[in-house]
Amino acid sequence: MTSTPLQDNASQPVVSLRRVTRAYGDGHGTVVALDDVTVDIRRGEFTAIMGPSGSGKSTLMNVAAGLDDATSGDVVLGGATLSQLDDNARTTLRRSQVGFVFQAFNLVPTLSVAENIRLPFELAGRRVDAAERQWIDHLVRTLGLADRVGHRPSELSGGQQQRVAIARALASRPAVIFADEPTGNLDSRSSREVLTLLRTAAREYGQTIAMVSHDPVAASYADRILVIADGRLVADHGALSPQQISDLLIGFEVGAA
Ligand SMILES: Nc1ncnc2c1ncn2[C@@H]1O[C@H](COP(=O)(O)OP(=O)(O)OP(=O)(O)O)[C@@H](O)[C@H]1O
Repeated sequence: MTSTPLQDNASQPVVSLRRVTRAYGDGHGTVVALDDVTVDIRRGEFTAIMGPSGSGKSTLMNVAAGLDDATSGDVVLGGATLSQLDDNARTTLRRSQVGFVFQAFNLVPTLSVAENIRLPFELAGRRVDAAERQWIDHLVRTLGLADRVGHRPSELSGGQQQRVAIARALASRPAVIFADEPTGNLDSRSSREVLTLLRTAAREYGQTIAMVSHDPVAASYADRILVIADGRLVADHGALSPQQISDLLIGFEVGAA
């Protein structure tokens, strides 16, 4: 290969699943939550993962993030094959490479906004350097949190809490952010704000984001739409309108019923 390292890096997927199966239980009670899934999460893209309830979306996210083990197949995250790492190495890799945003915000109630945003650095056992402090200040201002940094999460609205969670996820510039129904607890205005932030993070900061969602409007903010049905990857599209996404999903809801 004659390509430069930069080109290699840019074209390399952040997360690769190769023939990944995840089965729960054994014998007659076995549930195959992921069934032979091969997919790349591409660098700098905002990818939505959709599908009917129970289709395997959260399992895909958990396996891709190294929170859960594949039963077979390989997951490569940030260049490392997860099955070859022990628990400690995997935790270290996850802390340096992955950010999470959850439906329930998952902020620490006893910490201030500023302390919550710095938490990933604390967990990784390192101090925030000058460049990171500037980046965090920029995020806090851009996300409209500047006058809230000393507040506790309970003193914020749901939309503000989710913005803190997004700032926390972006703060360490992880290779990928996994967002699981990040607008599930928000009203439509706060949802739009959060989705716009995620899209901006991908477009302006090159942040790779994979978002699990049921909501066609939420998924319409993404660059790419993956659909999982019955544990299988059944569709892989570029950006679509909410109506196009609804039409796409109806076919699989009927198929899954
Ligand atoms: N720990 C587990 N033990 C047993 N079965 C599980 C476990 N986790 C998930 N499953 C099963 O695997 C399948 C996929 O579940 P998963 O949570 O990934 O679906 P989902 O698409 O995220 O669903 P939803 O949209 O309802 O959150 C389901 O049948 C579920 O019951």
